[in-house]
This record gives sequence, structure tokens and C-alpha cells, in this order.
Amino acid sequence: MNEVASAAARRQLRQEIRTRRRSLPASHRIAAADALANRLLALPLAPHSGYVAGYWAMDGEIALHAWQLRLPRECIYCLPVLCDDQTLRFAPWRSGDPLCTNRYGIPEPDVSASSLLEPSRMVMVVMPLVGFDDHGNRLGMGGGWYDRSFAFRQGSAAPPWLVGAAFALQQTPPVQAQPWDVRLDAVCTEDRSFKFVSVSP
Ligand SMILES: Nc1nc2c(c(=O)[nH]1)N(C=O)[C@@H](CNc1ccc(C(=O)N[C@@H](CCC(=O)O)C(=O)O)cc1)CN2
Ligand SMILES: Nc1ncnc2c1ncn2[C@@H]1O[C@H](COP(=O)(O)OP(=O)(O)OP(=O)(O)O)[C@@H](O)[C@H]1O
Repeated sequence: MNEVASAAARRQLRQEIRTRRRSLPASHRIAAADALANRLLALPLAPHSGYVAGYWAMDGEIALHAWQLRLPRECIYCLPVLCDDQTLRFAPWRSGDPLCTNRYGIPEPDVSASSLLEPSRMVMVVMPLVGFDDHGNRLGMGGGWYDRSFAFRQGSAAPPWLVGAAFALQQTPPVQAQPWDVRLDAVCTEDRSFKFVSVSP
């Protein structure tokens, strides 16, 4: 299959996938969030303790609430916070903790700057995405937030483990990696898990 290479092709692919994703029926979303949680918890790289990052689903993204609720007791669920240096930090968040909205209208923990955690503190990061291919390439919303925040993983091993979460319909033909792209270690959908690295026990 032809590689998706040009910026215009990526833009068009993003729009098509986002439109299809938004039109998924609620019944599928509910079952998919549950199946996703099972798959994320069953990954060989899934941690038993430490900080794990999720996201607040928007724009029809697959939801993480089932995973958050079923995490091992020693794992601390965190949400991303947009920072002025154009990278993400993370903050622990449980249902009921205060939230504010960021520039995209996405809720994020309402905490002081001093309690934000660096991306390198995470053991596992479940990343939102628009599209993914079977090599672990990720097409995001186009802001470069995750690539900038986890650029250090281009030259170093996990942790943090980087795991994409998506509906199966978000799989794309091979996407040409950009120089700044950070490859995913795994992708979980409601249907299957893709593992792009080997994990020693
Ligand atoms: N749930 C979730 N949280 C996330 C991300 C994500 O993809 N999903 N991000 C992943 O990086 C970061 C935010 N990045 C984003 C980048 C662009 C747009 C967006 O809506 N863009 C609009 C137009 C731009 C605008 O409104 O200013 C669009 O494309 O329609 C949203 C989030 C951090 N948090
Ligand atoms: N490590 C980096 N250093 C500097 N700029 C970067 C880096 N990573 C990405 N960018 C910038 O971000 C822009 C958007 O990148 P890209 O289209 O790959 O975003 P994305 O992965 O789709 O977005 P997101 O991570 O927000 O979902 C790029 O044009 C690039 O200029």
C-alpha cells in the first residue's frame, strides 16, 4: 500500500478519521471502553505501580474511565496539562478533584505549577491519537504536544512506555514518519493489541 507522505494527505486522513470516529454509536463506545481496559491491563509492559498517564477523551476519542477504575491500587492515574513551554506536564487526578479547561476546551487538573510532574516521571503513558499504522507511527491532532514532550524517548529506552489508544477504525495505511515523530511501543484498540517492542519479564 502507498505510504501517506504529504502534509495534505495527512490532513485529509485526519479529517476523515475524526468524522468517522465521531459517528460511532454509543453502544459501541461503551463496549469498546471496557474491551480497551482489558487490553491495556493485559499488556506485558503494564505497570503494577507508579504514575500512569491517561487523557480526558474528546472529539469522539475512545474513553479511558474503565481503565482508570481498574488500575492496580499502587498506580496513580494522571492527566496531561498544557504548559507555556509548549510541552505537557502531568498531574494526578481522581474523580471529584478540581478541573479547569485548557485552550482547546479540554478539562485538566486545576493544580499549582509546583505540583506538576515531568513527562519522564510517568511509567506508562496512554496517548490519544487520530490515526496509527502497524509500525507504531502515530498521527495526532497536529499540535505536536506528545512528540515534543516525549522527544527524549527517541534516543532512550522505556520507561515511560508509550501506548496509543484508539478504535480499530483509526488504523491507517503506513504513514511516513516525520523526523520528530516518537514511535509508540504498543497500540490497543477494542479488537486487538499491537506490540512494537519486545518486553522482557
Ligand atoms: N483528549 C486529548 N487530550 C489531549 C490531546 C488529544 O489529542 N486528546 N492532545 C494531543 O496532542 C493535547 C492537546 N492537543 C490538541 C491539539 C489540537 C486540538 C484541536 O482541537 N484543534 C482544532 C483546531 C485548533 C484550535 O481550536 O485551536 C482542530 O483540529 O479542530 C485539540 C487538542 C493534550 N491533550
Ligand atoms: N520534538 C519536537 N521539537 C520541536 N517541534 C516539534 C517536535 N515535535 C513536533 N514538533 C512540531 O509540532 C508540529 C506538529 O507535529 P505533528 O503533526 O507530528 O503533531 P501530532 O503528533 O499530530 O500532534 P499531537 O501530539 O499534539 O497529537 C510539527 O510541525 C513540528 O513543528
